[in-house]
Amino acid sequence: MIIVNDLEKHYRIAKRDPGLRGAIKSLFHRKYETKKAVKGINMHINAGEMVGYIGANGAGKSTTIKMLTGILTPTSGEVKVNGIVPYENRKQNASHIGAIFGQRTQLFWDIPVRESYELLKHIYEIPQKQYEETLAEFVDVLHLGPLLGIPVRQLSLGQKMRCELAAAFLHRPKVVYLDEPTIGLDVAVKVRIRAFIKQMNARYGTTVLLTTHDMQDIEEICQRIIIIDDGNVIYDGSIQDIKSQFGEKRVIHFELEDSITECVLPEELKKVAKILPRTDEDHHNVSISFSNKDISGAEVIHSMMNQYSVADLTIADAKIETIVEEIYGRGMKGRVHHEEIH
Ligand SMILES: Nc1ncnc2c1ncn2[C@@H]1O[C@H](COP(=O)(O)OP(=O)(O)OP(=O)(O)O)[C@@H](O)[C@H]1O
Repeated sequence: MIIVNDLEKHYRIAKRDPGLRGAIKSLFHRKYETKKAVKGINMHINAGEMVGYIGANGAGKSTTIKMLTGILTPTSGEVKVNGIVPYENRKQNASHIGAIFGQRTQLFWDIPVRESYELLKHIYEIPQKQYEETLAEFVDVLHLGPLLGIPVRQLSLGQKMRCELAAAFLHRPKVVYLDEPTIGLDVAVKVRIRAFIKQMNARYGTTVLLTTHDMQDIEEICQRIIIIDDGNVIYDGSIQDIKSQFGEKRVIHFELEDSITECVLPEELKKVAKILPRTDEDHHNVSISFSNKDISGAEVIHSMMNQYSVADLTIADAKIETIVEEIYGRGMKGRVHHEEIH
């Protein structure tokens, strides 16, 4: 369904020296530099797959998706979606894809939601009967009933996103690109949105490429993840694989008797464990991640109890967040090749 081979995108950025002199100089002698946003990506996604496309900010995710939707022309390489080269056949490509791009809306700001859908029905030439059935289904799953008569500008973020999702899936596209569909939403809305995406995939076999920084989205929706860093794919595999490979990772959460602002690892743990970013304000909690290959949980607990007064502790398997954080970390320090991870 989606075929990407050796895909590259370089942006040409105008460069100017600082200050007024620089501004004037740049009027006459424009200097450019090249930013390689995507550096040779390969991915093959089958019809009906739901794939998480993840990476740190600036890794090149949006640039890739813009090439898949036909908004951007690649610098080099091959892209095909459902047999079509998107940037050469933008209109044809648009008829079988749906997309949500972060905060941008595809609905019409000033008119009631229902009328936006009517317009989309005409744009995509959706048969009346199919339109009515699909809309009734979406109203039910996404609880859109009370929203249909309201102009988009009056909707809350969560209400707007539910309406956007319905718009993206209304013409029963073969592929849907979702860029941060749950960002800033409360848990109940996230749950509803995830359920809707899964239902669309199950019922219509929609292929989904999901970009998100919310690992819970990934865990609940996707069977496979592709991780990119600095324009390169650094991991492509199933969630199961990544979990079993990094499965020896463990995390122990310690609750300390005292409030410790600067928590440091005992000397013997420094090389084999690390303190995860701390979030509690009163500094009573610290979580330590380590691998069973390097040290046992019992040893970690023993060392920590020697150094700190521990009130309580819980042992957990590493969450996908921790694993991905680890892979990003490696990717940033140097290229991590498939072979190293697989
Ligand atoms: N139009 C543009 N002109 C020049 N450089 C750009 C342009 N768009 C993106 N870039 C650069 O290309 C790189 C990749 O950006 P991209 O938006 O694809 O990343 P991303 O993975 O989607 O990030 P985020 O998670 O923040 O959305 C970044 O360094 C960015 O600054």
